[in-house]
Amino acid sequence: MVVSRKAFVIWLELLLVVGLFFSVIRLMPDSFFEREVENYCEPKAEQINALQTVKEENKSQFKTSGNNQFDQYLLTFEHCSSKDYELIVIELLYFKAIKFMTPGKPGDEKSEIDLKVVNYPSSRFQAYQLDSQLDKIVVEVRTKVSSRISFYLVNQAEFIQSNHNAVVYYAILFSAFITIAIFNSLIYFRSGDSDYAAYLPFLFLNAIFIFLSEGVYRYLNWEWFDQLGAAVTWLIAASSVFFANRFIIRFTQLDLYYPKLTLWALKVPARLCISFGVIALFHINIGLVVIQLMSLWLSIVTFPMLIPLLKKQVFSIEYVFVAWSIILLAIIARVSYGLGVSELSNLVIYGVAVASLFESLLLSLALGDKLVQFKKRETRLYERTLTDELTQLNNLRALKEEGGKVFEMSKTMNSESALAMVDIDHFKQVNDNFGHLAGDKVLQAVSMRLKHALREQDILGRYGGEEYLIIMPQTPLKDAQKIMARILNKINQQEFVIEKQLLNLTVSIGLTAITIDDNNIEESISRADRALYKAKSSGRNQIISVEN
Ligand SMILES: Nc1nc2c(ncn2[C@@H]2O[C@H](COP(=O)(O)OP(=O)(O)OP(=O)(O)O)[C@@H](O)[C@H]2O)c(=O)[nH]1
Repeated sequence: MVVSRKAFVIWLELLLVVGLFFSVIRLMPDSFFEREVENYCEPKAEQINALQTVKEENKSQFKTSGNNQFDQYLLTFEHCSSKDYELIVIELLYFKAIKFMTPGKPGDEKSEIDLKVVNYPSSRFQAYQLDSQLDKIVVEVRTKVSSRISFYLVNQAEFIQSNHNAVVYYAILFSAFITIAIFNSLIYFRSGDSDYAAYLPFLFLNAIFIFLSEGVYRYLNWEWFDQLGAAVTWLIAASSVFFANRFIIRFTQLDLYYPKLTLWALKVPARLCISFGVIALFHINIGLVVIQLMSLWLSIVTFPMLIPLLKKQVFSIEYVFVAWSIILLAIIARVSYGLGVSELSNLVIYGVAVASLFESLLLSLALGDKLVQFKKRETRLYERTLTDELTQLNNLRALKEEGGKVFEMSKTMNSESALAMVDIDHFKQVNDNFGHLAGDKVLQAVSMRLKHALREQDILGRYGGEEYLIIMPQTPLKDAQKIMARILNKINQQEFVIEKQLLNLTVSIGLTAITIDDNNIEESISRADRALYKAKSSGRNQIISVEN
């Protein structure tokens, strides 16, 4: 199978970014509980229902029922007798409500115990001060989404240390987010580019969503954010998904390639997603299910739609493709954990936040790359407006521009510059005898010879027809005369080979100085033109030079 260079580069980029993504995920501190905290004890745990019949025994991990149902777990600490364990930590990704109760005999009314929450700002762990008198406890948990739950007894000091590691992680993560946001905002304000206008709402909403959903605000002691509640977080999540989708469609012009599919598979679900974000403010359960389903749908469906575009070489699409792959990976990991298909891992815990950062970075790269490509195209177009198509020399517009600059420079520096008009003698005969195409080739061949006879700083251009203009900055007329003599020889001493035929050509040259008495470059040009006319009328193949 032959792999094209472009495909190879895309796969290489994908491999590199995925590799980098997993390296960052592996490096994360305070992640998989067992790895970070060395001294811990897993209590004996049993899942019990309201009637207190044992359902599952002696497991360290359970799956919550979700749907706001109450799950109860009986924990026994007898074998964790060490005094080192001051905290009970419950690891659960989607928290809702937790209660502690005394275990009673079957049929007894359980009484609630008030365990003090340790102000441990994580959305993944909840830590409580343990009463040393207790050796058994019932934990009641209510979650919206079915998810893994584990219990540990730990040493407080060690636990707090792992908390500090998490602070470092969030500080780095959000510094990166803020840098990307400022950088892209600045580019937008300077360029006014509509792609950036579509990208920025997603960038900001996504960062705010991570800030809220990961509980980052707790590290800043902004506890009042808690009062915003899950509903606002989900509205922001829905808006972020909506704007991400809108940006991708605009940037990749998906609707140009698949108008109907884009409308029904992407635009409608995205609108549904943001509408249910608003509904979530009133009915969180309904909102939450639809938002999650729609965001999963959008991430999955966008993916195969992008692949054919990669082949069509749409602008910077590979960065979008790689960004999407990473975010899809993280979403699948989180959802599969939530559904109980996979174990809790760094990928589940950090995947979405780190992937969001990678996504923001890659999309910024995609936007920057598109700008650079537009800039290159613009430069190419601009250069074309200044170039003569046949000879690839400066055209009349470029000559006037460059001539104007030399004229100004000569005036300011009070220095001498020179200007010459070169015209091929009896060029009409070339056309008449050999044809117009041969005439074109002669014009190209003469251009080459003129170019080689001139110095680096001289400006050569086609003034029109078979007439060339040469501007020689900072060159006294005497030196210019020598250069023109060289040109005359270069043309008339060596034959031209045009379509296998030998051709003798001569040129006439009108030369003048660009003087401070001139009002503009046009005056110098018309003086050179008059000198050229004189050279023609005095027999051609010669240089006529006029001072002013
Ligand atoms: N092949 C070709 N011919 C061109 C081009 N531009 C102008 N010409 C021809 O150049 C010729 C210029 O002819 P004239 O102005 O009579 O000048 P000449 O024959 O060179 O005679 P003198 O300048 O008096 O020596 C005309 O026949 C134009 O058609 C071009 O781009 N390609």
